Amino acid sequence: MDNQLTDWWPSPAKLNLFLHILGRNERGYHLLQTLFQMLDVGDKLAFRLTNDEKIILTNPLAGVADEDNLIVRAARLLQTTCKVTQGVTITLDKHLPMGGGIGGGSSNAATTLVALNELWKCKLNNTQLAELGLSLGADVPIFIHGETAFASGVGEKVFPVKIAPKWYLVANPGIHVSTAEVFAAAELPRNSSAINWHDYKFEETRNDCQTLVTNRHPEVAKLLQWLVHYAPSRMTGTGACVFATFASQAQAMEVQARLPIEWTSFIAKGVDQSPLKIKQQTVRAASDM
Ligand SMILES: C[C@](O)(CO)[C@H](O)COP(=O)(O)OP(=O)(O)OC[C@H]1O[C@@H](n2ccc(N)nc2=O)[C@H](O)[C@@H]1O
Ligand SMILES: Nc1ncnc2c1ncn2[C@@H]1O[C@H](COP(=O)(O)OP(=O)(O)OP(=O)(O)O)[C@@H](O)[C@H]1O
Repeated sequence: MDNQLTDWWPSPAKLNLFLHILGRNERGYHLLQTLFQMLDVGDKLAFRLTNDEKIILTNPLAGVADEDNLIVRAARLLQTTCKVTQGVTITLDKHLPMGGGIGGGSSNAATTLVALNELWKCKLNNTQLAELGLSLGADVPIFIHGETAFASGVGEKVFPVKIAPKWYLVANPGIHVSTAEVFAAAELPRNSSAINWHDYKFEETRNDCQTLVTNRHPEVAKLLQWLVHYAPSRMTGTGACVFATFASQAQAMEVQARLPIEWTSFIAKGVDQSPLKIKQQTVRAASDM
């Protein structure tokens, strides 16, 4: 008999508050320094365990074949690794723009791994889950650890940090920027000097992908020029989304109310621990009782 649908598992967004490119490794992957800021908003996923081995997504994403969807790939990877004989039917409540630099696909993969590890009783720890996740995407481990963190290497060396709480207006210029295309560009600067996390100041850092992306995509440049007039603003990841930083929710809402209707946006609070990490802790505490 099939089990019931579980409750919703959060799949939050992230911002890269800065992104410096220091060089490349022997496999051509970029060596970065970045500050991953976890946000309190994102997508949601629900899981219903089944007694066959099928992995089914009830609401496929437009333009993404199910076998390419990071949710299905994450579920299958865990099922194979842990020799799980059950299957699962997954429902996705999607809010985050795709290809926005806010980690939507990577976060969906991380939530799938964390949730099914509990529901299928695989008993992997977060380090093991993060190792599995890295084979799906560079940003998956950070969402599994679920903490605002300074990261280096190709993004896999993670050091949790606490930074002053801020509110962010995240705006979407309505275009999709390919991460692979940005990293393949000849004109991308790749020679930033390493900084010490303790010396971090927003205004002394940058996103090394921003000039390239704004040159290629005038929509991103236009949005940034508009936002920077109101608050310190920057592109996240390899784009296309842009964020503006505020001390309060009210200030963020005031600017959002003026945002021209051609751009969609959301407001989020920066958090030290992601909603996924809190959910995992809650579920584990309940199962220990
Ligand atoms: C730039 C960031 O968005 C920062 O958060 C991420 O590191 C990108 O992570 P992601 O979207 O999960 O990227 P992946 O799907 O792993 O990689 C997409 C492509 O980007 C390039 N890539 C990615 C990460 C990295 N550190 N160096 C790279 O050169 C590779 O060509 C890779 O084929
Ligand atoms: N569940 C998923 N959600 C979103 N995109 C997915 C998913 N599965 C596969 N993809 C593919 O991944 C691509 C990148 O989507 P994603 O939202 O992760 O980009 P991003 O926000 O730029 O990521 P990052 O910040 O990690 O670079 C999409 O264009 C889509 O083709």
